[in-house]
Amino acid sequence: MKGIVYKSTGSWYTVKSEDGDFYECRIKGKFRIKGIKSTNPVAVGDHVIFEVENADEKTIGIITEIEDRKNYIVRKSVKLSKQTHIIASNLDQVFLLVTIKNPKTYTIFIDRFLVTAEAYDIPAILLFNKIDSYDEDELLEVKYLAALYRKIGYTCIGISATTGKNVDKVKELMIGKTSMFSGNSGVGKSTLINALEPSLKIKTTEISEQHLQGQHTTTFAEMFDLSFDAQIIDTPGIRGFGIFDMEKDEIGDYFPEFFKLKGGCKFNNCLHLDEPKCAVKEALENDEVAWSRYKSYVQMVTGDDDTYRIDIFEKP
Ligand SMILES: Nc1nc2c(ncn2[C@@H]2O[C@H](COP(=O)(O)OP(=O)(O)OP(=O)(O)O)[C@@H](O)[C@H]2O)c(=O)[nH]1
Ligand SMILES: [Zn+2]
Repeated sequence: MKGIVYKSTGSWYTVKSEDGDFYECRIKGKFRIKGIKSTNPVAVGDHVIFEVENADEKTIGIITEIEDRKNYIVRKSVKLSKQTHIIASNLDQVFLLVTIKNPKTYTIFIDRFLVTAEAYDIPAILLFNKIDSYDEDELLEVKYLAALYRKIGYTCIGISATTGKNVDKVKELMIGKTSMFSGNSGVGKSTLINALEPSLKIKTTEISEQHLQGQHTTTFAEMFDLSFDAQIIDTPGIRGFGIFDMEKDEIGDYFPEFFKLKGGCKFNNCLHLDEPKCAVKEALENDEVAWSRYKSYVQMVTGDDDTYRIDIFEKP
C-alpha cells in the first residue's frame, strides 16, 4: 500500500494510506536508506510503500520502501557530533512569520531563512504579522520590507493572527498543499494556526506541554490535515531551519537578485566582496540591490559557518 508519514516517534511511524486510514508502522530490518545519511531513515512527509503486518492487527504495518523526496529539511545537532536528522520532507511551501516588534525580526534572520529555503528548493512566503499593533512608523517599515522582498520575487502579506486580517489570503495559498510555519518565538505561529483551524488548538497545547515536561529530548515533527484541504507540518521547538555543506561560492546563488546578475561580474568565481568589476556591487551602488540583503550576504560568506547554520535551531 502507498501512504504518507504523518508522525514519527523513534521506531514507530504513523502512516496515512491513500484510503485515509492510519497505520502504525515500523521499518524492515533490511530497509535500505536512500539519499543522505541521517539518524532517522524515514521522516514526516515521506511517501512510503508499506505492507500490513498480519491480518489480525489491521492497523500495524511495515514500511518497505520510501519514494524519492522532492525536498527535505534537516537539523544538525551540535551536541551529537553533528549528526543529521531529517525533520520533514516533501514540503510545498514554507511561511516565515515576521514581526517588527514583540519580538523584532532582524533582516539577517529573514535572509538566512530565505537562503536555506532556496537551497532546499522550497518556495517561501513572508507573513508580516501583528499589523494591528503597529504605529505609523512601524507600518512604514512593513511596507518597506514587503516591497523589498516582493521585488526579489517573494510573496509578502501583512496579516493579523489575532484580528484575522488577511488570514483568508493565507488559507487560499495553502489549499492543496503541505505547508510549514516558521519564525522566532513569539511571532504568532500558534495564534495563526489556531486562527486557520481552531480545532487544532488542543493538539498544539498537548505538544508544547509534553515538551515542557522534557519527555522528548528530540523534537518530533507532525503532519496535520486541516479542514480546507491543506496539510501543515508542525515542528515544535524549531523556529527555522538550517543548511550545511554549503560552499561559500554557492551562497550568492541563493540570493535570487544576485543570481540574476551572474555572469555580469568580471570573475566568474566572484564572491562579490572586494573583487573589481563586480555586477552585484554595481547594482548595490545603483540601489538595485538592497543594502540589508548585501549585508546579510557578507555576514553569511565571511561569518563562522556554524553560527549561521545552526543558531536558528537553538531552543530558548
Ligand atoms: N497584537 C497581536 N498580537 C499577536 C498576534 N499574533 C500573535 N500575537 C500575540 O503574540 C504572542 C505570541 O504568540 P504565539 O502564537 O504564542 O507565538 P509563537 O510564534 O507560536 O511562539 P512560540 O510558541 O514561542 O514559538 C501571544 O501573546 C499572541 O496573542 C497579532 O496578530 N497581533
Ligand atoms: Zn561579483
